[in-house]
Amino acid sequence: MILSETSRTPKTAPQSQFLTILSREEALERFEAALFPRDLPSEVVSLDAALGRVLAEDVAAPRDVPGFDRANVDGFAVRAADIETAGPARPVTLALNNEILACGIAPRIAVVTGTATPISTGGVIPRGADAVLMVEDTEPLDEVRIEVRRAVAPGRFIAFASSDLALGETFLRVGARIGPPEIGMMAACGIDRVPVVRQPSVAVLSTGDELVQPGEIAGPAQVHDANGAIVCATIRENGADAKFLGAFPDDEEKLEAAMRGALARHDMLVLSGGTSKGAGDVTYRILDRLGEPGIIAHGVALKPGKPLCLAVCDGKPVVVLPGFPTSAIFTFQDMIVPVLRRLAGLPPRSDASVPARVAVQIPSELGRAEFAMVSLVKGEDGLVAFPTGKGSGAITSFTQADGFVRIEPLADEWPAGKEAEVSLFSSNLRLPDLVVIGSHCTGLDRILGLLARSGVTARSIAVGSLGGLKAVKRGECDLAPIHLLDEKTGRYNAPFLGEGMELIPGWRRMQGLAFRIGDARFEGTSAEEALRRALADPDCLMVNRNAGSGTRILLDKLLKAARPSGYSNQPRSHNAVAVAVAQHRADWGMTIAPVADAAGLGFLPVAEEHYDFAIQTNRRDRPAVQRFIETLQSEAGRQAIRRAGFEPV
Ligand SMILES: Nc1nc2c(c(=O)[nH]1)N[C@H]1C(S)=C(S)[C@@H](COP(=O)(O)OP(=O)(O)OC[C@H]3O[C@@H](n4cnc5c(N)ncnc54)[C@H](O)[C@@H]3O)O[C@H]1N2
Ligand code: MOO
Repeated sequence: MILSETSRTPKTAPQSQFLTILSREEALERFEAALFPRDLPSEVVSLDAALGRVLAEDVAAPRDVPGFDRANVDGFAVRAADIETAGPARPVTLALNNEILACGIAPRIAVVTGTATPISTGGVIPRGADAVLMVEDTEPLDEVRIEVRRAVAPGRFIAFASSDLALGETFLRVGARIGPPEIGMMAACGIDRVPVVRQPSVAVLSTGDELVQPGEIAGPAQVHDANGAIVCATIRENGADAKFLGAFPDDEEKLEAAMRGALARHDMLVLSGGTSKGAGDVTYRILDRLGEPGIIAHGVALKPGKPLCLAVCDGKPVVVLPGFPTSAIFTFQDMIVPVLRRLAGLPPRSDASVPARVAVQIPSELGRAEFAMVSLVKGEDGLVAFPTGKGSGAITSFTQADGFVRIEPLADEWPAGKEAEVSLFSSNLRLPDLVVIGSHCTGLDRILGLLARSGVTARSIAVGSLGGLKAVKRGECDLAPIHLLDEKTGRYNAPFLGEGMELIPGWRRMQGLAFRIGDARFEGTSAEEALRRALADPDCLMVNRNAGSGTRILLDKLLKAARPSGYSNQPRSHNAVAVAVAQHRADWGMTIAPVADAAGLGFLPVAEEHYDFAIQTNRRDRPAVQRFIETLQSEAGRQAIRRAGFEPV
């Protein structure tokens, strides 16, 4: 949370420590013990409103289905014995009874020996008949007689009363989630009122002075509230009703009033933010005043999710999720969803897992069970898992993951290449058609967007050019976008290809110096002159790039031995450079033209960089790769790249 002038806390303010750090299992056990067993309240809803709800009672058929013996084909109701001897050479003649049994007609005339009654599919079998003869197996002789050229077995083409559902038969059990099939069964036996578990009503609120809602403009130092939306969506997906109350500033009095109001009106309360030991973290202090027994766990040996706080206030669960979005949603899925599902009467979600080799080493904190989010791709011999982790503060760590690998508290890493059991977030894992691993570029997004419209799904994992090359070599991806300058030859990309690899030409990106428009040191001059002036001015602060990036290689070439102020500030992307300059945290940096443009910065061109795709030749014929190349080279593809600010080759 941010500290405003008025809320700035003196350095000496006491910061309370976590009460006791519990293991994940113990925290969950205590939480569940305080909540269960309990009776789940129920209500009756109309069949129309029952979709997705959970049955509160068994449902038995109030009548037989079908309610009468029914014809399964169009034809004639007959006595099988009458036509026992019928065959193509020895037809049997039957007299037609004077009624036609269309659907919905109750029969009046019995079928006696030697007769037949015309009947439609779904018609009621008349007294005396014991089989139905298909119309195709008969010939009309005249208006009142038919000739039969085929025998039928007794019972043929009859659906007997109650063969589908018998009166009194329990056909749905308590706890079943009502989907279209369940609705169909109830409708078929005439039920229109359904006893269901009352959906728990869960109030959700976010805390933090810095939060604004999606749709609102985030000012400097403000962030959009991601937790509120994702928590509400997850609640709704798990059988409960979510009511979002908004984001609250860290004001103890207002927050307490909101929490009390929420607990009076709802069955459960979920907050996020303000649970670790920052001076502004007030939520958990309020919790102990809200009802018995109060806080049950505050601090769990779990990563992400250490500051999770679980409480029960007069029978109602209250959860304070960590503020970091990936921590919030992961702990919610892992520890709160099981409880929520029990409250909603739903069975636990079925946990699916798959074995996969972990591509790169994942460092882990000792002492906490660590859940590393991974995304899965198909390797040469089985699935390969790539960590998506950009830290708990990043929402994409979670949202781009297919599942997670658990690293035990006593391990300080998951070694590269080691096989893991990946717990999946969804039971139907859908692997992408095309996997792209390497350096990211907004031009690539455009091409993948065009591909998606033509039905090819792609996954792009940003690990930098060198990481991409390694992934291509290991057969973990189809394409590696790279932009690497070979200093010896002055050539881009080709010198870095290994055995059996080739390059698909991509586009050119103009690298240059970005500065704030109006800065006289840079405005209206060349890149060389601007650089000279920047180096001559001790107050001129630069922003660098991470070692190994193509941009850094260029910068180091330009700077030679110079190490200007700001050199050690080394963010990992073009955008981070532009943002640092735009927000006055630096005065200049090197980035690509469209990024400088989008940030409203001035730009002095330095060099054109080649952005190409490394590929193993033996993957070139894969249909998805072919489609990628076609799209890249198509007129639409070239236009899209130009629109993104790049020059196709
Ligand atoms: N000195 C220590 N600092 C921290 C510790 C620690 O043990 N010692 N724990 C870290 C861990 S682990 C986590 S997780 C975070 C969680 O902190 P809080 O739960 O108190 O969350 P905040 O401080 O309110 O916010 C953290 C971060 O998340 C952003 N945030 C908050 N709410 C939302 C939201 N609804 N949507 C999007 N983003 C949100 C907030 O702006 C902050 O950037 O604490 C570490 N610190
Ligand atoms: O628990 Mo925090 O969630 O490690 O990032």
